[in-house]
This record gives sequence, C-alpha cells and structure tokens, in this order.
Amino acid sequence: MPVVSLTSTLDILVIVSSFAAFLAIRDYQRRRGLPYPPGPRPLPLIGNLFDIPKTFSWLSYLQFSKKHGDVLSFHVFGKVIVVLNSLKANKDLLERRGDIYCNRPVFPIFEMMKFQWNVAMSNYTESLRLSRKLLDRGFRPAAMAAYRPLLETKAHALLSQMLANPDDFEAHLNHLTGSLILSMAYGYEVRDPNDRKVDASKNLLQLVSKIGAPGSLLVNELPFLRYIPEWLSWLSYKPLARYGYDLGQEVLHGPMEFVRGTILNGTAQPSIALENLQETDQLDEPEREKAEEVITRALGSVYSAGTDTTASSIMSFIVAILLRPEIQTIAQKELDAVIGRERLPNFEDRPRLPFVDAICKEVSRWRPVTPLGFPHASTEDDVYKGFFIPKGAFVISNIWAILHDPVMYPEPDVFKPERFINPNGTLREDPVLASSFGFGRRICPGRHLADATMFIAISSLLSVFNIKKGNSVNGRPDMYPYTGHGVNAPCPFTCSITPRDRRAQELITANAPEQ
Ligand code: HEM
Repeated sequence: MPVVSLTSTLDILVIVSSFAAFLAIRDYQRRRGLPYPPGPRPLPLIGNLFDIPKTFSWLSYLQFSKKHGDVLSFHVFGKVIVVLNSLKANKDLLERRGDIYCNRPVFPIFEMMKFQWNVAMSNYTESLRLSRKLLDRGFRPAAMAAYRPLLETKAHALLSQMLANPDDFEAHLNHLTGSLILSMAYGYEVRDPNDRKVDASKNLLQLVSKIGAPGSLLVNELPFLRYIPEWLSWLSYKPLARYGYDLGQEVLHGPMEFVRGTILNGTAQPSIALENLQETDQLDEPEREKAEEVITRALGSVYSAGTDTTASSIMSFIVAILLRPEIQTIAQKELDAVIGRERLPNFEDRPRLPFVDAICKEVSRWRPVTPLGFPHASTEDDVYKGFFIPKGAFVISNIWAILHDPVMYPEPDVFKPERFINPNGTLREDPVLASSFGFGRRICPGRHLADATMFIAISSLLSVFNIKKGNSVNGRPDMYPYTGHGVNAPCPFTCSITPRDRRAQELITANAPEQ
C-alpha cells in the first residue's frame, strides 16, 4: 500500500510540475523572452496576493516604485497588474497609446451584479463611445457656464442647511452634489434631506470602491468562487451580488422612470435626459430603443460616479482647514477685500480670488479622492521601455504618487495652497493636477462639474462660516483618518461650523432658496 501511494504522489508531482513548466514556457514564448515590468518577487500560484494591501495600496505601490522604478508589475493567480507611478508613464501609455489602453478589466463581482451597464465598468464598445459622447457634450465647459446659476443656488441651499444643522455637514455635502446631478441629468429636484435617490448613488459608489480594488475580494482573483451556493451563507458572494444588483438597478432606472413620468404628465423640467430623449423622437423603433439605452446608461453612470467623489473632496477641504486654520484667515481676507460682506461669492468673482482657487487645487492634490483612478485594461500585447504588458492586463494609474512627487510638490504631505500662488500673487496653473481625473479616452467626463462645484461650495462656506476643531476624533485631536478605499474619504469626524458674525447669518438667510 505505501508503495502505491508514494507512486501516486510522485505521479501528481510530475503532472503538476509538467503543467507549470508548460505554462512557463508558453508565457515565455508569448513574451518573446521580454521581462514583465519589475516588482516584488511573486510566490508560486498566489503570486503577489499578499503584497497588495486592501486599503491605502497607493502608498505601498509608491514604496515599491522607489525600489523597482515607476512602472511596476504584480501577478495574482496568473493575472498581471501593471502600476504606473509617474506622469510620463501614464501619458505615454494611457494617452499616447490610448487606443490600446481604453478597456476596463473584468471584475467577476461586477459581472455577478450585472453592473456592466455602467460606463465606468464597460469596455470601449460602440455603445460606450456613444455614452461618452453624450456625457462629454452634457458636461463640457460651455454647458457648465450655463449651469452657473443652478450651482450658485445649490451653494446657497448648502449654506442654509449648514446654518440650521452644522453637525450634519457630511450629509449636506452629499445633498449638494447629489441634488446637482439629479437636477442637471434628470430635472429632479431633491426636497427631502433624506431623499433615497441621493443615498442610493452614494451607497453604490461606496460599495464599488470597496470591492473593486485588486486584492479586495477573493472572488475577483478566483472567479470560480462565484458559484458557491447561497446556502453556504458566509462563504457565498451571491447575497452581496444581489444587494449590488438591486442598488445598481435603482440607480439606473429610478430617475429615468421619473423623467418618463414627467414627460407623460407634461411637467418635465429641462435636463440632459429630456434633451436627449427628445432627439430620439425622430428615430424608428430598434434605433430608438438603442438610443434610449445609451441615455439611460450614460446618466445612470454620472449619477453613481458624481455624488460621493465631489462631496468627499469638499470634506477633505474641511479637514485641511482644521489642520491649518491660518489658511481660512487668509482666504477670508481675500474674500472680504474682493466681495465685501454684503453679498455671497459667485463665478464671476473667481478670477479675482486666486487664493481660494489655490485652496481648491491643493485639496485635489493633497487628498486626491480616487488615488488610483479606475483601472484600465489593455486590448493587445504591448511593449514599454523593454517590458512586456500582456493583453488584458490591469493598468493602474497611481495618481497619488504623481501628486505627491516631492520634486514637483515639496513637502507633499503638507496642505499648502501657497504652492499654487506665483510671487506676484496670481494663480499658478498646473497641468499636472489634471491627473486627478485620470487619463486618455476614459478621463472623467464630470471633471468640469467637479471643479465648478468645489469652487462655489468652498468659496461660499469660507465667506460666511468659521470652521474650527470639534471635540476630537476618537480622543485623538489632529488625527483625521481616511477610509483608504478606492474613493478615499475622511472617516467621520466632528468640527464646529458657525457663522462668522451676525451679518453673515443674515446673508445666509436672505439668500436661502425657497423650499
Ligand atoms: C472630485 C471629483 C471627481 C474626481 C476626482 C473624479 C475622478 C475620476 C477618475 C480618476 C476617473 C477614472 C478616469 C480613468 O479611467 O482614467 C473617473 C471616471 C468617471 N467619472 Fe469622475 N471624478 C469626479 C467627479 C465626477 C463627477 C461630478 C461626475 C459626473 C458628472 C463623474 C463621472 C465619471 C464617470 C461617468 C466616469 C467613468 C468614465 C469612463 O469610464 O469612461 N465624476 N472620475
């Protein structure tokens, strides 16, 4: 008996080693002998699984890049993940070779959620191209100029909510960004502070940001785990997928059903949905259905991507003021000199408010809300700097590394709006900052809206409120931890937001929009 079992063990070893050798030779031939980009040494089978932390992975990638160079590769269960840590590598690949790096990687959990309808998850297909066209048109700078009165009104509503209930500042910021998108995209006015539509998009983005990073969920690395049946409750991914599916469908169809209802009863408000649906009127049936699908997908995608991102950035602005209160004093001096105390700021003031503008820029640099952007995937084998990048590789932009480069930005971890002010007091434009919105064909279509929202919210808050430290954060003053997820937001904290004086309070009340 022992002889037989020894033989079979040897047999298995021979079969496994031969298979591994076969895979290694096939891989070598495919690479034509070229190496993968450098990185930490992978373990057999699991590869670098344990080298990729579930949170704050951008910091680990940055450390690895100091040892191995700006283009890294990691291997997890045979999947190749390439991380680009410099502006040059991102521009060379994602922009100059944008036709190769325009797909999105496959995430089994998102397939289980049937989430491919979302533009951010979709490959660069014809339907995606049409959705992008619609979004690029709907959120282009000229369109943003037309939305300025809406943005200003929403900022005034933010101020009056802050005055009434300052402790709920996070909810008010989500309300601002969510209600803006719902109004622009669907003509839907959010009246209730607990509106489910705002919560649904925020919850969806938070879920996606938690489960969509490499190494964050085992089913993404071992797709067969998706078949674990539901009765093995704590091992099965099916309940999570169903929760994500339901949330996704609510975000995709809820507001569009609202628009269709208002068209039928004649109360539809101007919106990107209405404008595009009207254009489909002349189309015949199959084309019309396809066009409606493009509109639904495109707008569902901005609704899910545009709320939590901008709100989290404005939360980081509050954290920055708590850490460097003197910045608030300088900004308020500038606001008082340019605008006075008799009115609230508007977009026409922006060119004369370089310091406030520098604060907005520094927030995006200091705490980029999507430090790793969203992964691209390559559509064919490629070679860069002599390294082999296989078709289907995950390609990740380490936006954090670019915006924390100490040569470009000395003392990168310190919040310093001054770095964007020229010696003559004017604003220093910095094209590198655009990296916070990604690269190439998949660059964020909402970047102009995000920029305008941040300016109007930050300038309005500074003009009438004093933001100061609250009690403490978990007993540790001056510590403002972040989630470390794909959307990197501050963890809940307290602070005091009070009107600067009686005049400020009157201004807020006088400008509060009617509910
Ligand atoms: C501070 C705010 C924001 C930041 C930092 C941000 C950043 C990003 C980044 C890094 C990407 C991935 C780009 C790439 O793949 O290279 C992205 C994609 C996207 N963003 Fe934003 N974003 C913000 C706000 C918004 C807003 C307000 C909207 C909606 C109006 C929006 C809609 C989208 C969509 C739909 C995509 C997917 C694009 C695609 O896959 O083709 N984002 N964003």
